[in-house]
Order: sequence, then C-alpha cells, then structure tokens
Amino acid sequence: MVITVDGNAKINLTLDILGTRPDGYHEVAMVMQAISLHDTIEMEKTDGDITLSINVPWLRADEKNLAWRAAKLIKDEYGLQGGVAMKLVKRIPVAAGLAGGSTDAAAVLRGMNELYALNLSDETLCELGARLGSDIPFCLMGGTMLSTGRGEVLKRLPDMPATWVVLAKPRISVSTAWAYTNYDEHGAEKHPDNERIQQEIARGDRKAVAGLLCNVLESVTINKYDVISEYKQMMMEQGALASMMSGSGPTVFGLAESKASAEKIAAFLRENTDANVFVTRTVGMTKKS
Ligand SMILES: C[C@](O)(CO)[C@H](O)COP(=O)(O)OP(=O)(O)OC[C@H]1O[C@@H](n2ccc(N)nc2=O)[C@H](O)[C@@H]1O
Ligand SMILES: Nc1ncnc2c1ncn2[C@@H]1O[C@H](COP(=O)(O)OP(=O)(O)OP(=O)(O)O)[C@@H](O)[C@H]1O
Repeated sequence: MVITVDGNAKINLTLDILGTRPDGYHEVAMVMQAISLHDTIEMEKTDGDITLSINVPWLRADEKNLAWRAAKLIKDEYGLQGGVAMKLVKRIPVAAGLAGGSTDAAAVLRGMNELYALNLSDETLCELGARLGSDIPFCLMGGTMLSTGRGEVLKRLPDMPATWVVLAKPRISVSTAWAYTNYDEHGAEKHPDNERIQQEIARGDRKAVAGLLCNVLESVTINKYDVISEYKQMMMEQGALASMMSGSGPTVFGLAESKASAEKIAAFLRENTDANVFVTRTVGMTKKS
C-alpha cells in the first residue's frame, strides 16, 4: 500500500518571548496560522529499512532529516518490525521560518499512524512530535492556534478569516537558534498584544488582525539583513494589508485583501527582487482539538 501525505507550512501572526526556561529554550506565546504551501510525502511499508529520497539533492536525506527521524521514532516507540520507504517532494523553502522540516515530521507521524494502523490519538502524536521539535505539534493540528510553552502547548482558536498570503523568501538562510540567541542580546521594543489579536480573530476582522501582527524576532533579524525591511516596504507599497517576517525568518509574508492583490504584490516582487515568491492562502482547521 502506498499512501500520500501533505504537510502545510505555517506563518506566525505573532511571536512573543516571555523569558528563558531551565531547559535552555524560550517561553513563547504566539499565534500560528497554517497556509496552503505544502510538501508532499509518498510512503510505502518496507520489511524493516527506513529510506528517504528528496526532490532537492542538496538537502540531506539521511538519519538527520526530520522526516526520517519521525519514522524512526514511531518504529522504535511501537517496536515495529517493518520500516518505510519515503519520497519527499519539497516545495516549502528550507530554513525559512515556515516550519518546513517540522511539517515533514508531522506528516510522517500521521502517515506512519495510518500505514501501521496504530490508532494513535492527536494527543499522543503531539507528544511524540514535541520530542523532535517545538513547532511539530502545531504542524500536526493546523488551523489557527495560540502556542505557548516552548511552542508545543496549543490552544485552538477560531479560524482566521480566509486570507491570501504572499511569501517572499530572500536568498539567505537564518538559523532558529541564532535568532533566539540574538534576541537574548538585543531584546525588542515592541511586543504583540496576543489578547487583542485573539479577539479580532474571533470577530473575523481581517483588517484588525492585520494591524496586530508583531514578531519580536523580526527586529533582531532585520538588524542583520536589510533585505527583510526592503521586502516589507515593497509589499506595503503594492497594497498589502500588513507585512511581517515569519518565525525566525528570513521569509517575509504579506496579507492581501484579494487574490488579485496578492498576485499584484507577487508579480512586483518577482520583477524587482531575486526572492523566491509564492502566492498562498490560509488554511482552516482540519480537526477539532
Ligand atoms: C521560531 C519558531 O519557528 C516560531 O514558530 C519556533 O519557535 C521554532 O520551532 P522549531 O524550529 O521547532 O524549534 P526547535 O527545533 O524545537 O528548536 C531549535 C532551536 O531554537 C531555539 N528555541 C526554539 C523554540 C523555543 N521555544 N525556544 C528556543 O530557544 C533553541 O535554541 C533550539 O535549539
Ligand atoms: N525535512 C526537512 N526539510 C527541511 N529541512 C530539514 C528537514 N529535515 C531536517 N532539516 C534541517 O532543518 C533545518 C531547518 O529547516 P526548516 O526548513 O525546518 O527551518 P524553518 O522553516 O526555519 O523552521 P522553523 O520555522 O520551525 O524554525 C535546516 O537546516 C535543514 O537542514
């Protein structure tokens, strides 16, 4: 049996850091949103081996890859004799602040659950996912969520009003650990109002939500890479409702009023920058939690 699983990318509508934790991670409070840009993984049972091939040759397809590690975790945890052969089609840019690796891990956890009929609950899958990465529980659940703890504690929010989203990934990569360490040195002047944005999401007011985007890691990364503020400015000049860096960056996203507006913003960025540009949209909840 061959199954195909998709994993959606995410953007952060807000990202606040509340402090550091004894385990070295940061206590966060962030509103996360799934978007339609996705990777696809084809999975087939094997007698025992775990194998992975990827459509991009430069991304390692070995035991370091999060997709591979997710399969191994399930195999070990549930004492499976069999393994899995995986073919990963990557569309989500790597090290971009879009949770690309986490998304693949989440898709493989769901895929292994299905292939081996393990009947694992969402709660168990999220607990397993959190062992591999803080963003993975969100990637398993999707929709719009408030994430706290180190990112793995989720509260389901009503879906954000369906919105077109333009992504511009500059030709640089940013390490998540680097962004958090730099935040510790520099801090941020502006912090998100997570209460307010939750109210506006519940009211379904897209413009008000757009006005409340805030990411404390943005100022840190902007300090080093001017290109982020340049892309933000271009998106605003082309009519975006709001524009911000996602996660630890460097991808800049813009919320657009309509598909036509998103396409106009994207066309301008493709013409005038060397960014990798995508037109995508928010994806509502796939499962209730
Ligand atoms: C930036 C975000 O993408 C925002 O959604 C996430 O906070 C990062 O989530 P992630 O990539 O799943 O992160 P992990 O793989 O768990 O951690 C990578 C590194 O980021 C830092 N890290 C991550 C999450 C967190 N709450 N505090 C941290 O300090 C740590 O240095 C850690 O070693
Ligand atoms: N399946 C995978 N896809 C992409 N990157 C992977 C994968 N497995 C491991 N990695 C490694 O993870 C690192 C981070 O890549 P990823 O695309 O997940 O970053 P990100 O989008 O910034 O994540 P986040 O938003 O969760 O911080 C890369 O340096 C890459 O080598």
